[in-house]
Amino acid sequence: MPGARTSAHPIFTVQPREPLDERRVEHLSALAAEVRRLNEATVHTALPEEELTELTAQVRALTDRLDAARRAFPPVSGDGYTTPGEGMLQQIASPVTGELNPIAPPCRIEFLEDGSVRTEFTLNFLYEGPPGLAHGGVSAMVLDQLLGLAANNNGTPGLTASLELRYRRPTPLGQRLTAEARIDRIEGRKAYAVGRILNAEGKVTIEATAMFVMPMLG
Ligand SMILES: CCCCCCCC/C=C\CCCCCCCC(=O)SCCNC(=O)CCNC(=O)[C@H](O)C(C)(C)COP(=O)(O)OP(=O)(O)OC[C@H]1O[C@@H](n2cnc3c(N)ncnc32)[C@H](O)[C@@H]1OP(=O)(O)O
Repeated sequence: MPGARTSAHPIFTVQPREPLDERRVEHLSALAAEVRRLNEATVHTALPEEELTELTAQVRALTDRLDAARRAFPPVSGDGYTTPGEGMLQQIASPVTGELNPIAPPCRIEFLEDGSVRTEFTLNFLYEGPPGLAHGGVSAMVLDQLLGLAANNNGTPGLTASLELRYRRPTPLGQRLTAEARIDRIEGRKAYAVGRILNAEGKVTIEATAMFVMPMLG
């Protein structure tokens, strides 16, 4: 693959990822933003069935066009997975933070000077669990990612070995949520992180703790 680059970690050597320049990321992000709108409109639409049939054919045609030039793996940007801190913004196809991934809210991450990470985001009805409320698994995904980024930002990246959540209050849809995470402690290969989600009033809805371990690969 021309220009393909892999990170230092062996797992990525079998999956070469194309690094994209800023301009291309912008174009693909604009496309993903429209697909995100499409996803939501699909759930909410009350159009009559004849129109839905016509629109289905149009969407199929668009997808066929995009798929005509298909990459084997999603691309990365810049240094992809390898760079702590800012570099992690480059995981552009992540289901949580990826600007290029239409299923990502997306959560835009701030890397703070004290090493913690933070994001402000809103969940719409695509992420509904109980009526009007965020799906607990979606909140778990956001927290897993955020705590993982805190571990990575600390220079101790790893896979999630455990993730524990305490759902204290319902997490609402359609209002600004804040999530934050930081490293609590390191024990050998284990990085322990803590985090939480807060509602628009600043009340904690979910508390999370997680442990990340970098796998020993040959
Ligand atoms: C492969 C490439 C990695 C790249 C690094 C990532 C870059 C990060 C960049 C950007 C982050 C973005 C954010 C991402 C966020 C999302 C993350 C996910 O979704 S991860 C997917 C879900 N998680 C899995 O699929 C893990 C599956 N499990 C495993 O692969 C293994 O079990 C693993 C690696 C966790 C540990 O396996 P072992 O063989 O390397 O090591 P052992 O010896 O079993 O454990 C090491 C120590 O940890 C303890 N340990 C392991 N699992 C534990 C657990 N569940 N609870 C408590 N302790 C546990 C053990 O007791 C041991 O402790 P003692 O050294 O003896 O003190």
